[in-house]
Amino acid sequence: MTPKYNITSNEKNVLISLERLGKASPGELAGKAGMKVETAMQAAFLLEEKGLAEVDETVTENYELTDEGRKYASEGLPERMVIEGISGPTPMQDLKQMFSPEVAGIATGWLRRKGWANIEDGVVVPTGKAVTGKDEQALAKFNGQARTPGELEADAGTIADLLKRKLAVRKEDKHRSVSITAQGLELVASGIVIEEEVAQISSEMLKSGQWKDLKFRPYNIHTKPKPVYGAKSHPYQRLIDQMRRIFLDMGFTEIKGEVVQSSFWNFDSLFQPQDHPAREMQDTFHLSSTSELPGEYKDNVCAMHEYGGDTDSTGWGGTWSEEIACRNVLRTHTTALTIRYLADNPEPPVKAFSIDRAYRRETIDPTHTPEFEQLEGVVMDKDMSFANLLGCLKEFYHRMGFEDVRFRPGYFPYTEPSVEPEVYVDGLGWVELGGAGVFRKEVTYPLGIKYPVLAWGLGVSRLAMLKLGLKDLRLLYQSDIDWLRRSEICQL
Ligand SMILES: N[C@@H](Cc1ccccc1)C(=O)O
Repeated sequence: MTPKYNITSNEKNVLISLERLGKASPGELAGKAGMKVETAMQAAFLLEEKGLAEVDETVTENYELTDEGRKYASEGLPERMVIEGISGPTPMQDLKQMFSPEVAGIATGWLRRKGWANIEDGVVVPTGKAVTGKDEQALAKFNGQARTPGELEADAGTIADLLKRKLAVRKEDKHRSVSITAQGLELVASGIVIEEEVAQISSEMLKSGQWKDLKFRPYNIHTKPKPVYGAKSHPYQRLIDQMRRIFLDMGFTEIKGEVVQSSFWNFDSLFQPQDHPAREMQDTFHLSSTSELPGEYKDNVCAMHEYGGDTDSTGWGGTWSEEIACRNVLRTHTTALTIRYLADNPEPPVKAFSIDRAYRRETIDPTHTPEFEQLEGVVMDKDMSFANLLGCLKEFYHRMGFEDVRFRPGYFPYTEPSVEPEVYVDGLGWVELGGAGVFRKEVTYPLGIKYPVLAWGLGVSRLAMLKLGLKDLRLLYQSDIDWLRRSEICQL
């Protein structure tokens, strides 16, 4: 009788081996069939799909002692060492000296919980009831090996206690076994012949004409291939590249600059007063190094801060300190880069942007990290106006896929007027995304810039969270492998 099954030679081989072995582990099966374990198991799974074999998986739960658990298994639990080491009420202070402060600390909590002692005014008073607990019995049974709950004779509560105290860890052992089914036995009994099957045709076979006599392995289009996780850009990097592309497409030049900046470029050139709260230690990473101040601008900036220079501005008043201005900081915004670029390129037109990292002393939480990216940009030209600024930002957000954009009035020491752009996101409402404005003359005049400058500094990670649907910013930097695998390869 011709078998009605379409099976490969590997499957036949495994089936025949199984018929002889009955039930076998993957290793035994592979040995008998003379195959690699993976090949034998692949065949076994195919046989299982056809109802000719069965693959069983059993999981046994095991527990193993941790280093701490092993230590206590041989020396005794801290509470046991303490209760046996004292003969009557003992002050905590003495316990810390008799044992280590660590052992004394762990022990007292457990002595009280187990009812072996009471703590009265800092004195440990034994109750006289220190019988061997189930945890101690279980600990003694490990004997350096992985054990099942049965071997430990331990109930779920005792095991949970050992896990909670980090004295033991849970392990799972998976065992597979393969057996032949009644249908499989029937097929073997009907006599199957192992024929060589060809899975891949070679040019030799074609040239010699040998292919005509060969038996080819049927192609199974129903088997699922293993997922392939192709190499791809990090989703955050992909968005950063997209933002960069948008500004390049709009005719902007990208600028790069140092992470370490003098306070002069980070704050003073931007007309931030020297006693501005943003400069405080708790907000800014200050470095112990200093930078030389640019001779051509320093006096102008000083005059502007102190009394407004030769403009009608009053400045901030007081004395401007060179010593404060030379102190280096990790740039708190990328505006330090664009202002310096403008000072070096005062001739219009200028359209420049930077997408790079900035640093602030933030407490890490789902929406704050001390390092984050900003998308900074400036446009300087003869007749630039506030309306051009709003148009430019709107265009950028539209290209990023946000239809509704609006601007709220804002405040920055270096711009007037100032705005905070917001985009509308379904389910979240209006989300604020950074700052923008037209540079004040207090900023442009000392640097010799004669034309209006539109400027903005946008939050990149916030935008990325919205685009990637994340609730926690930290995910962008943690690169969880499952998240990376699930993320799209390219923009849809
Ligand atoms: N530097 C501002 C953003 C900004 C840049 C340029 C002009 C106005 C505002 C910030 O970090 O929040």
